[in-house]
Amino acid sequence: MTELLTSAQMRAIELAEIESGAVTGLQLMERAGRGAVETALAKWPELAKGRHRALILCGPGNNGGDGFVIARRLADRGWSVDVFLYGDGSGLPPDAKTNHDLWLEMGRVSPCAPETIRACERPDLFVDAVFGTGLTRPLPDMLNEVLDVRLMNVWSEAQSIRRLAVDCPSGLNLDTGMVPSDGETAPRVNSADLTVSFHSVKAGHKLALGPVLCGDVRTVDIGLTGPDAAERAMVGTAPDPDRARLAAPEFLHSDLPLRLWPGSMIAKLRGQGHKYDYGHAMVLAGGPGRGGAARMAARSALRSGAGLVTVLCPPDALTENACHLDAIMLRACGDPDAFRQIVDDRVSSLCLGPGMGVGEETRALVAAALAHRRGDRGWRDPAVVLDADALTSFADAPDALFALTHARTVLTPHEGEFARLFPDLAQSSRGQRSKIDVVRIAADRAGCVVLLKGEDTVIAQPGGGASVHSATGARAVPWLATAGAGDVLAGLIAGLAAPETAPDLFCVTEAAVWLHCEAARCFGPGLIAEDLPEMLPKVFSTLAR
Ligand SMILES: NC(=O)C1=CN([C@@H]2O[C@H](COP(=O)(O)OP(=O)(O)OC[C@H]3O[C@@H](n4cnc5c(N)ncnc54)[C@H](O)[C@@H]3O)[C@@H](O)[C@H]2O)[C@@H](O)CC1
Ligand SMILES: [K+]
Repeated sequence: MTELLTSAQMRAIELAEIESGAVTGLQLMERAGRGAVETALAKWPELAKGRHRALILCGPGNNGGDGFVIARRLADRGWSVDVFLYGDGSGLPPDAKTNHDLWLEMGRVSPCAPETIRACERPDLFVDAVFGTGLTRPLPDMLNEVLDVRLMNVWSEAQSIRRLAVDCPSGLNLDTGMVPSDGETAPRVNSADLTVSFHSVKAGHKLALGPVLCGDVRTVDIGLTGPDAAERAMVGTAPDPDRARLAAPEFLHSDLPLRLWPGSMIAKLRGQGHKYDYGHAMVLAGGPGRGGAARMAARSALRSGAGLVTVLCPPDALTENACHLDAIMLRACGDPDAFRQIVDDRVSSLCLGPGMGVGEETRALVAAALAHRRGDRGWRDPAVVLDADALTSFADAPDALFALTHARTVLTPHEGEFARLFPDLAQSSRGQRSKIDVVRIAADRAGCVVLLKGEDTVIAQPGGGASVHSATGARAVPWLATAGAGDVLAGLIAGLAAPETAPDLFCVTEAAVWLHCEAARCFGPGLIAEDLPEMLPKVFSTLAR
């Protein structure tokens, strides 16, 4: 897997490496600038031939230092390079100052101002090296104006100017993926076609606005890979409590075969066994006319690997469900007493919420499900997936839910449901905290795994382990925003978690989110929720590779 670092973690890694004497800051800056140039020329091979023109905006810190290295490297290739500095050359930190002075031996540095930039010839490449991990406050208006190079409205064919961002488009907070604003005006957002990140992707590249603003994000290895990086990024291991990771088939900087991840997370792909070896998943359904959501969850649990799946529904909904279910079993269960009579030790996962209805009855069934434990009889406790109405039923008393949840529970809210359970962590109250930070707090408070949906789905478990699944760029699936898709995800987690040999719930949940997105990609536009479980066999067939 790949780590997602915060700005502070990145600084600490750099500092440790520099203090160990293994490398100097100047060497790292040279590798960063050189790597950015090589990455841009690899992306745009037409720029690798001949001489072109670059316009480089440098900032007052080390991000600016990278910009001066880029200027020198491009000039060495015969390019014409215009360099502008936001700030004062004498105030630059030492490594950036060294590169500033080296550039002065080759060319000029002009103060950053809209008039002087507008007077330049149209560049082929625009380089944003103003701020990277050191951004501390909103951008001044003047910078917003000049960073939006395509909107400066001076050059013909401005839309075709290629925009390279060093570490990030300036203004983006690399911890949160947000663009800080002064609160009075909506922030102007500056974007790039290519963002070159160093050593590892940062959380802000994958969260919130990050993926939209950064364009294509590529990582340059600047030789910082510490001794523990491989260990921390190992597939299928418990998540590192400090460093979030990306739920994707990647290991450090390389693609990982799908059979290693997520293939190894899917018990049924790994071996032979009796149907009971793959566990029994139960999905609780709502009353008449409301059973569709639970049936879709059940179907996805069966397709994803549970040996048996049973839908439990109130007695008056039996006929309706019986008309729709074949391979999935059906039992009447209207209250906690009936539930306790039906559920035996073979039941290894439970899914509650989709279509159940909001209220006391659902609360009572959730309590009964969370009280069904097998630990004292030598079994792992059943995994309990709580979604939709199972969450909303506790909107008035979230603490009552958190008193019941246990380590084998996963809550799968969307932003609205999350806000009901964790009002102080809702999107509107998040402040400077990233989505990763707030889901970590939520997981600690609930004492279980929490998955907060979105294009940037975040999964966290108590103690800090966290993972991000990004459905953006090549993996964007706008058609997944369809009624019932969440019910399918809940069932998918329940199905993958059901086998007795399933990995731990956090790892299963990471794999489920990836598979859910992959099933949607496999189907393509026009998808409706019912299609998702039916795409799973096709997705599984690709996991042998
Ligand atoms: N330290 C190193 O050895 C390396 C650093 N690297 C580069 O260095 C960057 C980080 O450098 P820094 O920590 O110096 O941070 P930055 O260069 O991102 O910015 C820091 C400077 O910007 C100012 N500032 C922040 N927000 C501002 C705002 N809104 N308006 C005006 N001024 C603002 C700060 O006061 C500070 O002077 C990375 O993003 C990366 O590009 C790379 O060269 C790799 C090696
Ligand atoms: K930048």
